[in-house]
Amino acid sequence: MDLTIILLIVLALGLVAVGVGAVAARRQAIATRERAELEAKQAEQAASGGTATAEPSTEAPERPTDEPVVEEESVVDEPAVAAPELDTPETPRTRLQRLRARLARSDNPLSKAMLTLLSGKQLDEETWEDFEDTLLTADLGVGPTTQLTERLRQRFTVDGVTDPEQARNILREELLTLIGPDSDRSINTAGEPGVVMVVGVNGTGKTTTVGKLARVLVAEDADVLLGAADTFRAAAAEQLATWGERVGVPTVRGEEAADPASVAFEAVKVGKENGVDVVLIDTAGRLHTKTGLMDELGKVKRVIERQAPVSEVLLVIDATTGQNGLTQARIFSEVVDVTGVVLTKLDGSAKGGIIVQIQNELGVPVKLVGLGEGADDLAPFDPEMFVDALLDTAKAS
Ligand SMILES: Nc1nc2c(ncn2[C@@H]2O[C@H](COP(=O)(O)OP(=O)(O)OP(=O)(O)O)[C@@H](O)[C@H]2O)c(=O)[nH]1
Repeated sequence: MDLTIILLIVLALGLVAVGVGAVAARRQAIATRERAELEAKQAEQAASGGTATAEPSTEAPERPTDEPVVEEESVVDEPAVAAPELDTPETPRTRLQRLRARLARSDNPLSKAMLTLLSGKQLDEETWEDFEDTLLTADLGVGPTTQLTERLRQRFTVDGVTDPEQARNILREELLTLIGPDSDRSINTAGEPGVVMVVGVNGTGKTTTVGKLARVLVAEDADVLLGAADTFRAAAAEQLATWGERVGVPTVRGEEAADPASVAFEAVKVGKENGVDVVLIDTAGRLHTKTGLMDELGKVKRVIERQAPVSEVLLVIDATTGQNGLTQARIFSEVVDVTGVVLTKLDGSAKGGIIVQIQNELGVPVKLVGLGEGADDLAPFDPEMFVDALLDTAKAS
C-alpha cells in the first residue's frame, strides 16, 4: 500500500476516535447535569413535603344536612409572603396604662357627680338631687341611680363623712359593687379552635373590634384566623383583611353577597384544619328591628357549631347611643347567647353609666372597651381601673 494511503487511513481513524470521545464526554456531561437536576428536585420535594399542609385549605366546606347553605366560593386572603414588616401590637398591659387617662375625661358627668361628694362638705337635699340628676345624664339608668344614691346617703349620714379620703373610699366601694368587680371578663378562646363571633348593629364598630382583638391575641402569641362573614357591606371584607394583614393574620372571605353562614362555616373549617388557636368571625350589621336578618344571625351560629362550638359571642354596643344600646342588647340576646359585651366609642361619649345598665339587662359582663379609632385603642374592661380613673378625674377637676 502506498504510504500516502496508509497515512490517510490512520488520520481518518484518529478523527473518528476523537469524535466518538467528544460525543461520549458530552453524553456524560449531560447525564451528570441531569442527575444533579434530578437530585436537586428530589431534595426540593422532600423539603417542601412537610409544609404543604400549613397552607389554609380552600376546599369547599362539608354541608350540614339539615341547614341549607348556599354553595359559595371562599378565598383565603393570606397576608402577602413578601410583606416587609408587620405591626407589633401593643400588649394589653401597656395599653391599659396608656388608655387609663382616656377612660375618664374632665367633662365626664360621672366624674362631675363624684366631685360634689368628694368635697367632704355637709350634703343637703338639693345636692343629693343634683347628684342623682348627673348620674342619670351619665346613662346610669333610674334603677342603679336610685340604688347608688340611697346607699351613699345612708353611709355618708351614718358615718358623718367629712374627710375627702373617707368619702373617696366609700364611693369607690359602692361604685365597684354596682359594676360587679368579680365577674369573669376574660375572652373565652378555649377550643380547637376557639371561635369568637362578633355581632351588633351596623356602625357600632364590629369590624374595627375584630381587627383590634386580632391584634390583642397576636400580642399574646395566639395563632389567629379571621372570617369575613359580613358579606352585606361590600367593603367590610376588604377592611377586615387589611386589619389581618397588618399583623400577619389570614382572612377567609366569600364572594360579595355570599351566604354569611357559609363563609363563617368555611373559616372555622380552615381554622380547624390548620390548627389555629382562635377564629374571629365578623358578622354583618343587623337592623335589630328586622326579624329576618336577626334569624339569619342565629343560623350563622348554628352552622358554625357543626364545625366547632362557639366559645364567645361578643355583642358590640356603641356607648354614644345610650338607651338605644340597651334595646339592642335585649334583642340580640334573644337570637344568640351573648357571652360578653364590647362597649365602643367610650372615648367619645364619656357616658360610662351604660356599662351598669347593659350588664344588668343581659346578665353578662362588659369585657372590652373601645377607646379610640387607633389600632390598639381596645382595652380589657377593668372595673377598678375604671372607677379609679373616674375618681381621679373628679379630684383633679
Ligand atoms: N372613637 C371611636 N371610634 C370607633 C371605635 N370603634 C370603632 N370606631 C369607629 O366606628 C366606625 C364604624 O366602625 P366599623 O368597625 O366599620 O363598624 P361595623 O359595626 O363593622 O359596621 P358595619 O360593617 O356597617 O356593620 C369607624 O369609623 C370606626 O373607626 C372606638 O372605640 N372609638
